[in-house]
Amino acid sequence: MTEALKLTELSKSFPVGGGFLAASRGTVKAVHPISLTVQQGETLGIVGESGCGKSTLARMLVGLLEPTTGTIEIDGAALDNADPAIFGKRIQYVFQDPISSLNPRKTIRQIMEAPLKRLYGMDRAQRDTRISEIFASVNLREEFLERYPHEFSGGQAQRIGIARALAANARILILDEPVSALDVSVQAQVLNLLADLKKEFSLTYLFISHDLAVVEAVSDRIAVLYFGSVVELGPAEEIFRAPRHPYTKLLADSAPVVGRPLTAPESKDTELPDPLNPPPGCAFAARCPRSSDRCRKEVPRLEGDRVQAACFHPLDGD
Ligand SMILES: Nc1ncnc2c1ncn2[C@@H]1O[C@H](COP(=O)(O)OP(=O)(O)OP(=O)(O)O)[C@@H](O)[C@H]1O
Repeated sequence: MTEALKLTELSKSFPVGGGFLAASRGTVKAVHPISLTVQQGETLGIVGESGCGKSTLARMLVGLLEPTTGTIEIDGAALDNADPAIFGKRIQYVFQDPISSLNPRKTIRQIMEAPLKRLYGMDRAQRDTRISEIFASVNLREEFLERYPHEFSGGQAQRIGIARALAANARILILDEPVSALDVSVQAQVLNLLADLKKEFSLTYLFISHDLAVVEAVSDRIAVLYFGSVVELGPAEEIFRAPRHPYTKLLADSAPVVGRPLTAPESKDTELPDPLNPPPGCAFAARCPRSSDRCRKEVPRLEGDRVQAACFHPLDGD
C-alpha cells in the first residue's frame, strides 16, 4: 500500500490573552505533536470529545490553519503553507453543517465553479463538463445548479458539499462530522454515497466524528484523540470492542458500539484538564481508574504494533 498522507510531529498552539492591547496570557496546545500515516484508499476515523482538537487538526490538514510544528506530506510531497492552491488540489474539506457552509448569495453553479477557476483556470466549457460529471456521480440533477443553498434539504446540501470537494479533483477528503447534522434516514444515504465515491475515485478519507457507531462502521482504522493527543490507534473492528487505553474504554462504555453492550463507565469524572494549565504527566490520569504516580509525572508515548496505545497501564484488550 502507498502512503496518501503522512503527518510528522504536527502540532498547533494558540496564544490566548486579554485583548489586543494586553500581553498574551498563555498558550493553548490544541494539538500536541501527532505523527501518523494514512494509506491510499484507507478511511481513518478520528474520534474524541468536544475540545480534543479534531477541528484544529482538520483545519491544519487543508491549509486553513498554519501548524506550529511539524509537516504534512501528501503522496510523498510536503505541503507548502505558502501556496493554498496545492492544498486545494490534493486535499479537501467537507463541513458538518452543509447549508451554512455554502455561500447563501451564490448559486450552486457559482459555488461549484469557484475551485475550478481558482485552482485550474478552466474555461466555461471545461467547467460545465466537469460539473456535469461530478453531479452525475453524486446523483444530483443539473437543474439544481441555478438554485441557491437555502432551497435544499440537509441531505441534498451535503451532496453539494461533497460535489464541491470532489470538483477540485483532490483524492483525500477530510469529512468533519459529515452526517451528524442530518436525519438518521438521510445519514445512511450520505454514508452509502461516500462509500460509492471512494471506490469510483479511489479516495482516501479522514472521517471525524464523535459518533462511535458511525466511525466504527465506516473506518478501516480509528485514532482516538484525547486533549490534543492520539491515545489509541488501531483497526476499527477492534478498538472499541477490546480497548487498550482506559480512555477508549470510557468512550466505548458510554456510547453505543456494534457488538459491545453498554456498561457503566468506570470513571465518572468528565472534566477535561485546563488547556492553559495542562497536567505534567498523562492528561487522562485524573480521570483514569488505573493511574499510578508515574502517570501523573510522565507523558506516555504511543506504542504497539497493530494496536498502539499511549498508556503505562494498558488494558489487555480482551
Ligand atoms: N483560535 C483558538 N484560540 C484559542 N484556543 C483555541 C482556538 N481554537 C481552538 N482552541 C482550543 O483548542 C482546543 C481544541 O479545540 P477544537 O475546536 O480543535 O476541538 P474539537 O475536538 O474540534 O471540538 P468540537 O467538537 O467542540 O469542535 C480547545 O481547548 C479549544 O478551546
